[in-house]
Amino acid sequence: MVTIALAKGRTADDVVPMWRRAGLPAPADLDDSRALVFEVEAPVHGPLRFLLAKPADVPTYVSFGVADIGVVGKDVLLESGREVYELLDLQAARCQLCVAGRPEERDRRPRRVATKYPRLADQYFRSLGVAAETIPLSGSIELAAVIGLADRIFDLVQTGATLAANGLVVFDEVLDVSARLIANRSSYRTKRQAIQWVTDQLAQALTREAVES
Ligand SMILES: Nc1ncnc2c1ncn2[C@@H]1O[C@H](COP(=O)(O)OP(=O)(O)OP(=O)(O)O)[C@@H](O)[C@H]1O
Ligand SMILES: O=P(O)(O)OC[C@H]1O[C@H](OP(=O)(O)OP(=O)(O)O)[C@H](O)[C@@H]1O
Repeated sequence: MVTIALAKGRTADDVVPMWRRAGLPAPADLDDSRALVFEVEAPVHGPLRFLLAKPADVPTYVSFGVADIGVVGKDVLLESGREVYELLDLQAARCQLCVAGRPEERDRRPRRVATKYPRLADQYFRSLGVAAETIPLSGSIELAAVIGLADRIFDLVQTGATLAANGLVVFDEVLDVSARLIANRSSYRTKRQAIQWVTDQLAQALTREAVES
């Protein structure tokens, strides 16, 4: 049995169709059930068990080994600091981690940074030699810049629509984000064949789709 921790929401929405296109078995009711644990039979490799987890918890499930593999955004993976193997860039659920703010703040020194990624924001501003205070928030990060809680936000941008709707602009692009396939270090040894099969199927699907497009 291989257990997969899958980040609910945008990541699962993008990766589950890809998983199916790769010929990997996925539960039929994964998309429209309130259940959090699902099991399907896989040929040769035995059952696959899916755990639907909050994105920030996926690296935790995988690093503790209650899930053998996981699918989660690179943003969440880096912020977690968890020691897991990163097996594959799934090139799905893509966006960018950016520094943004009100246009008039662009040339002023950063003092307060609102973010869901306090660890990455600290690292980033320290690397620039800037001693800014990080203000952790849970969501709607743009609000902090609009209302003046912070002079910078450190957040994800995809279409740019949320920034534009709130009169904010990108100051710096910090990281290209996409969903990653990760593995628990010891599962990678003990369940090598099954994990390699999943990785290969996904990698082949990515190559096929890149050629077709
Ligand atoms: N426009 C986007 N906004 C936010 N996340 C995105 C976007 N595009 C892709 N992603 C990816 O999806 C993940 C977040 O998914 P989603 O927005 O469904 O969860 P969330 O609601 O932020 O999670 P939580 O419930 O833990 O706050 C991010 O970690 C990132 O890797
Ligand atoms: O560039 P865009 O396409 O507008 O996407 C970016 C927005 O989407 C995310 O927020 P989300 O919808 O997850 O809400 P939240 O901030 O409340 O978590 C992200 O934090 C930005 O606010």
